[in-house]
Order: sequence, then C-alpha cells, then structure tokens
Amino acid sequence: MNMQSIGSGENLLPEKGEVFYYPYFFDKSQSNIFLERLIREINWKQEPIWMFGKQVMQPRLTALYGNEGISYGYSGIKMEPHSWNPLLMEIKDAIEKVAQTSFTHVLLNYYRDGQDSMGWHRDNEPELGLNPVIGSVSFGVPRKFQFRQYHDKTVKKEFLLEHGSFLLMKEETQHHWEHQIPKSKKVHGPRINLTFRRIQ
Ligand SMILES: O=C(O)CCC(=O)C(=O)O
Ligand SMILES: [Fe+2]
Repeated sequence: MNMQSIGSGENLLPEKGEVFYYPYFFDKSQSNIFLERLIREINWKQEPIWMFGKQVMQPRLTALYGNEGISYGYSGIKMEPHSWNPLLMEIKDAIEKVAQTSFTHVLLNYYRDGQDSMGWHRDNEPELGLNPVIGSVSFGVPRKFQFRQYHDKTVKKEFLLEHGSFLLMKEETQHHWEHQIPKSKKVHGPRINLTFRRIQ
C-alpha cells in the first residue's frame, strides 16, 4: 500500500464514500495539552468484546462519554456513557462547526503503544442511522489508518493520522469501506483517538 500525502478539502476516497482530513486542526501546543489531560481525566478501562463466539480483551483502553440515558455498543458489548466533561465539550464544539452536525456521543480509544490496535470494522450500528457522520480526532504519535472496500478487499487506501488532526467520515463510507489501525513494531509512544458519533 502506498502512503498518500494529503491536505484538507479533497475526498480521500476514490469512490463510494467521503472522507476529509484536516492535519493541523488543533495546533501543537494545544494538542500536547489535550493529550496529557485526556490521559489523566478520562475513565479508561480495558474491556472484553465478543469475537467469533469468544470473549477477548480489546487490544487498547476505551471509554464512552455522551448524552445521559442513551447506551451504545459494538461487537456484542453495550456501554453506558459517562457524562460530558468540559474537556470533551471543548473538542466537540470545535469539530461540530466543520462537521455541521451535533454529536451525541464520543468513543475514546487509548493506544498505549504500537502493540495496541483496532481490527477491520465498519461503524454501521443501526442506531447511527443510514449514512453516519463520524468525526475522528487524534492526539499523540501518528498511526497508520487503513481503508479497504467491503466487497472487494483488494481495494485499499492508507493514511497517517497525525497529532492534532481531524478526520471526517460521511455519506456511504460505512456501507462500502472498512477501516483499521494496524499494530506496528515501529511505533512506541501513546496515541488517543476520539470518534464522535450521533445516535439517532
Ligand atoms: O483510532 C482510530 O483512529 C480509529 C478508531 C475507530 O475506528 C473507531 O473508534 O471506530
Ligand atoms: Fe471505526
């Protein structure tokens, strides 16, 4: 796979979906502070999920925050959200202006090093609606973010998600493309990703 160099404004996908990338959405000093605070202030846990009929621990830490009373889950687990805090509200307010939607929940992932990862999946839970808008913010070491088409897994795209970046996935992306964060022996530092979602 070739790593593409990219800027904002153009669709990263060649067809069947829309993904936009804003590499310096938050500046470096602000991003450093966000990373430190997220590590300290979020209620991180390592939780099990169901895979091929077996319970396995997720290879990363996670947390769900959002509007009270609306639970959300994936891969056979249901999560009750913690209430929004000022730090998450600040990030949410900043990206909603660009995403042009209001998010109800944020799923946070803490990849402690290159051995933490997230496997191929689509964010297509029914409660996200037909064409979900997903706003993804990253802080910490850059990690590879890979896409492949769901019905032809040989069609692939790969990008780097940098410190302070914002990635917006919309339209039919979650129907036709899967995405993942692969493990890497070359990555040593931590990364935190926040995916903002709107539950209908
Ligand atoms: O860590 C990332 O950039 C991806 C996270 C993701 O795909 C998800 O939470 O559904
Ligand atoms: Fe995802």
